[in-house]
Amino acid sequence: MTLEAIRYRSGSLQILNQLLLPHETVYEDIRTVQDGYDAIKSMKVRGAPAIAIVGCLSLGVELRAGAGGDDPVTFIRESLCHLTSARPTAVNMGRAARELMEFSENESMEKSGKPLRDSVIGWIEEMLERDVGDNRKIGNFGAQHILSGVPRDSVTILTHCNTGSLATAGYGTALGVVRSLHSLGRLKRVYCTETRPYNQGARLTAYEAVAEGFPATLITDSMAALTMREKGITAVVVGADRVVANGDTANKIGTYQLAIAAKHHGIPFYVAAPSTSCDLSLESGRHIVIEQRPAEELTSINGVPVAAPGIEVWNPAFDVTPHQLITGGIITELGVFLPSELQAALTGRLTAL
Ligand SMILES: CSC[C@H]1O[C@H](OP(=O)(O)O)[C@H](O)[C@@H]1O
Repeated sequence: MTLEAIRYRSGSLQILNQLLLPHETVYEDIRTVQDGYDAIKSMKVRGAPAIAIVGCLSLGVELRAGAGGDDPVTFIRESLCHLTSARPTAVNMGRAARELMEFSENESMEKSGKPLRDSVIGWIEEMLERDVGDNRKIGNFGAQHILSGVPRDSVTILTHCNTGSLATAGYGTALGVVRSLHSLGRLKRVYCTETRPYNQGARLTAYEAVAEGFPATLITDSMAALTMREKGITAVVVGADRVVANGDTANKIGTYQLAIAAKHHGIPFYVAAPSTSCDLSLESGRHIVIEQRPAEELTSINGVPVAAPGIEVWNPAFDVTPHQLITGGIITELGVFLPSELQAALTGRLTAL
């Protein structure tokens, strides 16, 4: 049973409020672009692919209600710009916005034989379907690649943050690899880090793993290196918010130190991400904008203060892992590639073996 972060049925949109998980399962209506922006900004919905999907679907829902009057193109442009500003590090929303804006400006009644609104809504729904299919390919390519190194045994995976059904359109990226390994009967265990301060691991990945019956163990972020030394980790597999041209990858804070620990222990380190999470316009990770989140997300848990009042806080939501530490490869829906092969793979000049 994959959990539904997003419910989109006959034009109505609901999101699962992930701030309340795992204790409460509450779906909230998204009727406008502003509803979508607020849900993304507050992290009621999160995960690079899910952010793009909810952002675009919120535009579709408001368009279906007639928004934009006799100038829908302006409404579409302003809405996409607003939605992209909600969270700057993940590339998916910005990419979808650029592509949808280009489509909207080039589409016309003469071309499609139907109102622009209908064409745009159709484009958004096709994006949703494509994401669903791509995620499953990521899971399968990643599982095959990891198993190719251990032909008979089951494997033990360490993962970070949440990259499953609650972060995507369904199958997941890094957790999709875990899902594929489990479905093949080859997952010995997955260790998931709690992922402070939002606790995506403890609250979301653990929730998904229990719901799906994965053999899973929750660890604190500070236990990751010891777990690599003591627990026979076969591979570390994480998601991505933005993979740039040289393979440097922005992902949830704490990913960089996992990569360093994996290198020290000789454990292959994989990034699992759809091509829509890749940004070839940036040469290296030093150009990636890192979102800074509110201090309260670190100084309190569920509204209960856990830090000394008055302490200053640094709360970057992401860090950048240099491509040299991504030793297993970058798992995409096109195949698994070394960082140095990524540009050729994404521009169609290289296909997976
Ligand atoms: C497939 S989700 C990718 C990525 O998004 C998460 O960040 P957040 O929970 O802040 O949206 C995390 O970095 C995942 O790896």
